[in-house]
Amino acid sequence: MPRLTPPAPGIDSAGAPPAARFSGPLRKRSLLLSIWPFVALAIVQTVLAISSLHILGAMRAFSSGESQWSKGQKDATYALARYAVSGDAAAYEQFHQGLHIPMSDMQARLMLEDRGYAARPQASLLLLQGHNEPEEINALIWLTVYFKHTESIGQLLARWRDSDEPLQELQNLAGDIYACLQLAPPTPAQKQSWLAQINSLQIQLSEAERAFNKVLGDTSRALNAWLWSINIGIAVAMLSLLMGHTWRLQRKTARAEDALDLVSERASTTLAAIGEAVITTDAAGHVMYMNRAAEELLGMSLEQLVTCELVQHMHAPPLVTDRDKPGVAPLVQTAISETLRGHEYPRDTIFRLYDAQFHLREVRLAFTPIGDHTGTTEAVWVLHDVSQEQSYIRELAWQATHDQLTGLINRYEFERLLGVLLARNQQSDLPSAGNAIMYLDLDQFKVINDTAGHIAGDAMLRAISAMLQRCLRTGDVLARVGGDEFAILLTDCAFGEAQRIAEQIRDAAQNVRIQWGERSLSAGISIGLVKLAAPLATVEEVLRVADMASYGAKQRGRNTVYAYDPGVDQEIARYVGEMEWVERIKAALERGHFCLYAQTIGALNTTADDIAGGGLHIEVQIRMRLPDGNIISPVLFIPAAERYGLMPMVDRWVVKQSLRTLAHLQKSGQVPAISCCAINLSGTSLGDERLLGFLQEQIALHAVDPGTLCFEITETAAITHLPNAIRLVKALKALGCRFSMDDFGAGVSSFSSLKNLPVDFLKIDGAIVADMLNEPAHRAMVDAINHLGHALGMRTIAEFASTPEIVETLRSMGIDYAQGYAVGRPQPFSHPAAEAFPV
Ligand SMILES: Nc1nc2c(ncn2[C@@H]2O[C@H](COP(=O)(O)OP(=O)(O)OP(=O)(O)O)[C@@H](O)[C@H]2O)c(=O)[nH]1
Repeated sequence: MPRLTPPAPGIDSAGAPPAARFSGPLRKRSLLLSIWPFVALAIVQTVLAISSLHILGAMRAFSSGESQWSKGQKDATYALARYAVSGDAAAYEQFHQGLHIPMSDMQARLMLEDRGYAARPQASLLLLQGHNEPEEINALIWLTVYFKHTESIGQLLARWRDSDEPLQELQNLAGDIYACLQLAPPTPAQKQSWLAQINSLQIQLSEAERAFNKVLGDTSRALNAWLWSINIGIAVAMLSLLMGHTWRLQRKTARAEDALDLVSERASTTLAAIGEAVITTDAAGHVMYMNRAAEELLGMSLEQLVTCELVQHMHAPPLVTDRDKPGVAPLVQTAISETLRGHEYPRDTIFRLYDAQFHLREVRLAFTPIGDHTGTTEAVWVLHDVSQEQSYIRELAWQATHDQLTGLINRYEFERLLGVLLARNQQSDLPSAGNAIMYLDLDQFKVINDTAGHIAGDAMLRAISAMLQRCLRTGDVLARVGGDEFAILLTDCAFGEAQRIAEQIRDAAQNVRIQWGERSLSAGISIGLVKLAAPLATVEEVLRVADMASYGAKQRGRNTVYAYDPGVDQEIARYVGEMEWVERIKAALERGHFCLYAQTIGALNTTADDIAGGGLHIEVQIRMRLPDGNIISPVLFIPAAERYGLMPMVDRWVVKQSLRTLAHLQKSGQVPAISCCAINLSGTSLGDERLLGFLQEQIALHAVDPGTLCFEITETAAITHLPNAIRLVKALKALGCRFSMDDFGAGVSSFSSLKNLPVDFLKIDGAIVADMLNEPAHRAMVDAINHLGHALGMRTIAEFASTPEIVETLRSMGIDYAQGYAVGRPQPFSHPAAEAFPV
């Protein structure tokens, strides 16, 4: 019989309980030990009975021999008396016949007394002639030979011996009478004398016989009494033994019963107390016992089920559900019937059970057969309810693969499914319309979060998720793969159709509106659509390209679909190239391959020069040094660093290295001294709440005069992280640091942002400055920004002042500073040792 789990404790590997482990020889030994006194007594009793019978038989032989002897002797005496009176030869003959009996007995006895058991053959013959019963002769001989020295038999033989002499004399007298009668007829006096002698001998013999009989009677009685007492003694001993033994047995049985009761009590209490449902059935599955947990699990009592076939009374599933289809957990009923028929289930199988209310329970089933040499007789089933555990496992599995907010699958699960699809595509030759992946990123979602709060943002994410589900076809896979990012796997979908779906989604996203207080919130969506085709082979490649495609959509102005067919389009390669920069940036940080350059910011009027204090005003710029010695412009790697979250690390490296170099130059007494050193801070760094602490710590560490420091921030970055930016600017300005608003004029250029951020310098975006001589509009913008800055008490700096003409024009316009090739090219700004930065 197969076993679903190891046998329960107390059941050996053969399924037999401990008691059954007593082997045959052991049991026989214990039986012998308990009955040997009875056997010994019975043997003694038997030997005694046989001996008693033998002795009594011998005594009877003596008694019947004596009567033959007495008759023979009396016949002989009577015949001799007749012969003495009549001289009748027949009487003489009768005398001899009669006397022959006691004489034979006497000779036999004499031989036995003399030679013992060796004389048995001759003695037997003589005793036969003495008319003894043939069956009793052996007993007679046995008693005479072996008991002659006992008092009773010794006396008996002595009394027998007393008759020897009168018998001999009787024989001699008979001889004398015969001789006289041969010579002459007897005289009356002679006859009288003979009769008197015969009478005297008769008297002697009778007395000897009487004495013999008395001893025989006494001996028989004594023997009887002795045998009685021996037998009674043995009977009493046997009875006592039996009683003692029975008493001991009863005590043992009582103790065993008590122990059994205790075990049974303990077992039933334990079974009642444990949470596992325990059911005992016979080999055919009829219920014999079940504990309380089993009653609760099945929703039926033992009384209802006892002797019934268990499986017929278990509840079947209420409906045919998905779980009843092949491949789902088997029903407990099925498992029980099949296990009894010899089927084996894997150890960890989870079975289904429907309780009395038809609620699904999931159980683990353990089966232990109980049997003897004839095979399995009973079976114990232990049902461990794992419903709760399974539901936790399912819940955890769900959580591990799903996004809590939208209920969609998460990035991990999406990647797994994508992997499965890619593997299937590689193995299958079946024609397919193709597959595509969509990467969707909400546009300016942060604005919703920042202006309406995270709860509104969550509501928007849920609304977008619902919209996406409506737009998809059956079988498409939708996942939330990041904060405001979704991904869709379109299987068996021609690329044209995928593009149509993407456009439809983009369109639908515009119509997703959530009412938040009085505001109606909406979000655009940028979609990167990628055809799953060669050379894209791995999950990583596909996701990277899909991400790039959505980045491409953003770059094209957001709220667009960027479709990429790897077999046809090339542009995405640019974005893929960015990824390579990520690795290089990390390596450069780790190995110290970054270096600093400084570009002079020249004062265009004396007021500005006064503010600079006659010292150098510079902007520190980062470069990457390649292993071949080439110096790489930040334009090439900063976009990648920004997109892939590396800017905080890059910024920190720049700050650390700049302060270290500045401190070094200040200590070395360099002339002219640096009066203002501008360091760029990116948008992501501005959003980092720990940046302020880092800057304060570095300024203190390098003992740099905070008044020589100027931090450059862009308008967009400042607006995106406004609260943090205001806190940072205020705290550092309190130390004496200054701030520049970088690239002003390139983005939204909100005048109100300038009011919120009390910066010291306004840097006019180089793109406007560079062609201001040819573009009157740009010149007007430069002019306007200059006036605005001055109106707000700021100094203005024009970037990209690449020619002396531009510099002169800027000076004539009243711009305070100029920065560009016409003022000064970037020069290495270095400490003797560039530092590596832990990534
Ligand atoms: N409400 C809410 N916001 C989230 C959640 N997860 C991430 N975010 C926010 O989503 C925003 C994602 O912003 P980004 O994708 O970087 O930028 P964006 O504002 O969408 O701008 P672009 O993507 O460049 O158009 C961040 O502000 C996150 O704080 C979330 O579960 N709920």
